[in-house]
Amino acid sequence: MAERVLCQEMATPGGNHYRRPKSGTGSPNMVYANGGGSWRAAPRQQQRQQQQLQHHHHHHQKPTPHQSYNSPGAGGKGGLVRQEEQPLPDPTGAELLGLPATPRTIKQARNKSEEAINDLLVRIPYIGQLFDVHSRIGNGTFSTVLLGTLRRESHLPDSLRRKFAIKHHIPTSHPDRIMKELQCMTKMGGTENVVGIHCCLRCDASAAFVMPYMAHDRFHDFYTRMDVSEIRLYMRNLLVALRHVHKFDVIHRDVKPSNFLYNRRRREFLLVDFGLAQHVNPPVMGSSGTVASSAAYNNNNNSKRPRERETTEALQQSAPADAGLGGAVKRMRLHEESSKMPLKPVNDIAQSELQQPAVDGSNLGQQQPVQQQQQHQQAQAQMDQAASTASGSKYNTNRNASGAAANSAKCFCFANPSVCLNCLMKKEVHASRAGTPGYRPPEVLLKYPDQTTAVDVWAAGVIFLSIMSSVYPFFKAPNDFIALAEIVTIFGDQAIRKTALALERMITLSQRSRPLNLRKLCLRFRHRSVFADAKLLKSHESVDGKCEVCRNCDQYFFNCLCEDSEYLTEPLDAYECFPASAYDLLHRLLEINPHKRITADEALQHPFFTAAEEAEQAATDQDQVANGTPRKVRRQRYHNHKTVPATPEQLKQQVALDLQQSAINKL
Ligand SMILES: Nc1ncnc2c1ncn2[C@@H]1O[C@H](COP(=O)(O)OP(=O)(O)OP(=O)(O)O)[C@@H](O)[C@H]1O
Repeated sequence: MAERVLCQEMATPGGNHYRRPKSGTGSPNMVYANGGGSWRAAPRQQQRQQQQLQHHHHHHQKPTPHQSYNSPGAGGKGGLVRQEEQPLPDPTGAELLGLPATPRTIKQARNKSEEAINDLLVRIPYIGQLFDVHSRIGNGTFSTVLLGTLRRESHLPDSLRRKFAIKHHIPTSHPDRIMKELQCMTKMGGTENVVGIHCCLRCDASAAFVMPYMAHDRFHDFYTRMDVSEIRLYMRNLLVALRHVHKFDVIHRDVKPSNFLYNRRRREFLLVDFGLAQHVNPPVMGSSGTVASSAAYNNNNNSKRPRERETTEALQQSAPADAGLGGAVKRMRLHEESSKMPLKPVNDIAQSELQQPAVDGSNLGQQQPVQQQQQHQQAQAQMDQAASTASGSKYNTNRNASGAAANSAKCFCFANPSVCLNCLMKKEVHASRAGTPGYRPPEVLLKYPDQTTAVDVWAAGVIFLSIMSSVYPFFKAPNDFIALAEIVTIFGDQAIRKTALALERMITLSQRSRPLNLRKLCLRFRHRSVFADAKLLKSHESVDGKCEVCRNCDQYFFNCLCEDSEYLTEPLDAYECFPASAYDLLHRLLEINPHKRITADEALQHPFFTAAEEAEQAATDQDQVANGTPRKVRRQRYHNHKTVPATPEQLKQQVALDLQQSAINKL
């Protein structure tokens, strides 16, 4: 069963939520909570962003000498590290209400930074002999990243001292994991926007990577501010990094804004964090001598990390007292918890299958509480997985001979309270789900085992979608099933069904849902203050104060987002700010079927990039010949031309022409 999760409310910039429809019955399976949270949350994030910006400006105006080195954390802001580079703690309620940060907040951040520095220097004392460690610059699930400068350069002025990002791995990180990350960086890093490594220092169970430091801006601070040419630059550089990584048959697996650093002023980019990286199609263990080399890339523990991440969050909420211990206790508990967590016995799933009145979801027409629906959906999805394993070799892609023999054996599970012997002999399907929620592609959510570099391309598409729609994070589901439901809501059930079939996975959806139009979605969300305006609603209300709602997208009819809308909707053309090729690229990056998804290399040849390059080139050529209109003005004209509003038909035609033109140019 796929729950419909597109948010029904769109918030106004002032933070007032768009009013729920007064009339028109939404889908009975509609989920208002969580599923649409990310979309709804955007204005609050903007508000928060403004707060932080004010905060930044405040500090910009009052830099104190040496503060950047000596006052780490939110308060430390001097010439060396810009405020954006020192992530502030999440704003408090007071900050959200527009009140200045209390000294306690700054003190807390400083304490955390100091704790992180001490922890590093105690665990790896040699670091202290080589480096001055100034502040904490990043904090991830498996590491703390600190800013360091060489001691032997301490006599130099700040501006001449080289800066390093020192990534201190948590001591409980598996050595294989650290080794794998290290190998990725040494083999691929240092070029094409991919982070390199200077050295790795280890002392007992602790390890730290010393990497070149790159000052960067926070995604929150720029994703709504970029114009088309900057978006193009950003996406191009992201794809350049991915193309490079993918050349090595490596999937990064954790592509997200916080792992793709961007320095706006210097126009520099850096892809970091290979902690989840994985080699595509690792050879079967024990079959050849190549195993050892590729095993270094192959993260066997991959599937643990996201679960651990979720557990971390839960622990952070449940045990705030641990916060003062620098996370060490928390992390240890984390490992205890995860090792104790039992797997759900397949019998339970079979039981729950028996308890379901109808497997095809035909009984789900009546209204159910949201939570019940979610549980039902999860149970059904689990059932589907059990069924997929039980129903034979089709869904089991294990490749060894005995596995194959077991896979072809007949299954006797049906209507029995236990799993049959043949199924017990089958090998489990291992499909990694490593990655950050919100960036997992359909193939990961469908638990497809043969994942490829297309995983990263989807994540790049999600970033592009966030930028184009001004909604970050775009997807924010509490679990993989809701995540899949979010994708179904946007791309329609047919696309997912087809892909599931192509990937030999089974998915059961209780209802149909038509795809939404990505252009409408981006422009509507981008200009939400306009389309969520109460006056606009008023103008469309009937005399009795009611307004029809589209049953597919659950938006008021005049804001319908459906690809094939039957309503006369508010015109969007006046708000168009992207060329047609941008939407086309977005579609290709977010292709549901991983086998059809564009590659990073192909994406770089897309007209969204090439047409602009050609136009630039043409402008340069003309500059050399003519001395009439200045180049800047002409470039502006080009951009204006590219943003002329067009109908969907025109958009398609334009993309086709762009593609044709670039093919001709290549000849
Ligand atoms: N070379 C670098 N230069 C500057 N900042 C960096 C660098 N590498 C990492 N950082 C900062 O540290 C943060 C965390 O780094 P990284 O993603 O490698 O750690 P992690 O523990 O794997 O994090 P996560 O679990 O969030 O993925 C980054 O988001 C970035 O802000």
